[in-house]
Amino acid sequence: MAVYCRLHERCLELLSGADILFRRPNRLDVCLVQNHPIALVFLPASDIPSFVGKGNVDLGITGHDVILESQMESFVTESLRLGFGKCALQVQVPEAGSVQSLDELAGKRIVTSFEVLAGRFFAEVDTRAGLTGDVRHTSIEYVGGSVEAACALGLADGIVDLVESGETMRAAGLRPIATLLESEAVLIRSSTPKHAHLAPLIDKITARIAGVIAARKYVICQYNVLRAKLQTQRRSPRTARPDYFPPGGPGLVSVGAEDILIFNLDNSRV
Ligand SMILES: Nc1ncnc2c1ncn2[C@@H]1O[C@H](COP(=O)(O)OP(=O)(O)OP(=O)(O)O)[C@@H](O)[C@H]1O
Ligand SMILES: O=P(O)(O)OC[C@H]1O[C@H](OP(=O)(O)OP(=O)(O)O)[C@H](O)[C@@H]1O
Repeated sequence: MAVYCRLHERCLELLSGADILFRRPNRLDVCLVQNHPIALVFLPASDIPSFVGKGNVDLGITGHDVILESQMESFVTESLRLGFGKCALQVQVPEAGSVQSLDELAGKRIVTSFEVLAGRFFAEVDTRAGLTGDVRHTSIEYVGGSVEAACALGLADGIVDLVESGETMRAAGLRPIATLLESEAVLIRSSTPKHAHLAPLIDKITARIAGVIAARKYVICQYNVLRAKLQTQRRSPRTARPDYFPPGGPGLVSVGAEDILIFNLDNSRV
């Protein structure tokens, strides 16, 4: 099973919640799981789709964006969305620059770490702008990191980069003008698995990880309410967190309850 580095902590929490116990030796990227016949491999996010897609690794955690960028979407199956690593791949231009729309970027210079996705996106922009045949197309140049510096350095008219909080973008004096895709971390398995006999183990680990994610979405709410209040309480409107409350809704708790206990759910071993 392969996990990526950037949201390392969240992956570790997930593995621990799924009762996958291991000790990773210093500087080693491979380790054995103590309570299952599994080896864990810590790889760069961009390598994981290909390892899993080719069947060398049976399960992986990586970003939806890197699966598309590595063009492995037909070789891997996204079994679960993991609810973290959420970000968007966006076209950004200098806030105070002359280019303020996609059409104005057609035929100009883009710098990105996502050259496949950016290439496809700008091929359509070019077509819409009539940049076909020998006319100069939008140029897409790859850089491995610090993409946001490209415009200020005079290397690009716009960039295509990931945005989570937007802090990096704003600090670089950029603003978004289009979104290519929304992404989050996903659990993947090979669409053509090499090791058929491992299917039950793969299903078991997938179900446990699904359990951790489900457990995080809910709490157990216990409370006592006077019988008289139970009868008079009107059903309250649905709230943003209907899953927190039993039939009768949160109004029953906030208006009528005397002692309220909220428990987090945990998937850990006892
Ligand atoms: N700012 C961000 N917020 C949320 N998720 C992000 C952010 N940046 C990247 N990601 C997600 O994490 C994935 C991997 O990022 P990155 O390339 O930094 O990881 P890595 O190659 O595993 O680690 P590193 O480069 O640190 O060795 C991205 O493709 C995306 O899915
Ligand atoms: O919207 P924000 O919360 O600021 O996050 C976005 C930044 O995070 C990623 O970079 P990363 O930190 O992985 O470093 P990198 O620039 O070396 O890729 C991405 O490439 C942006 O630069």
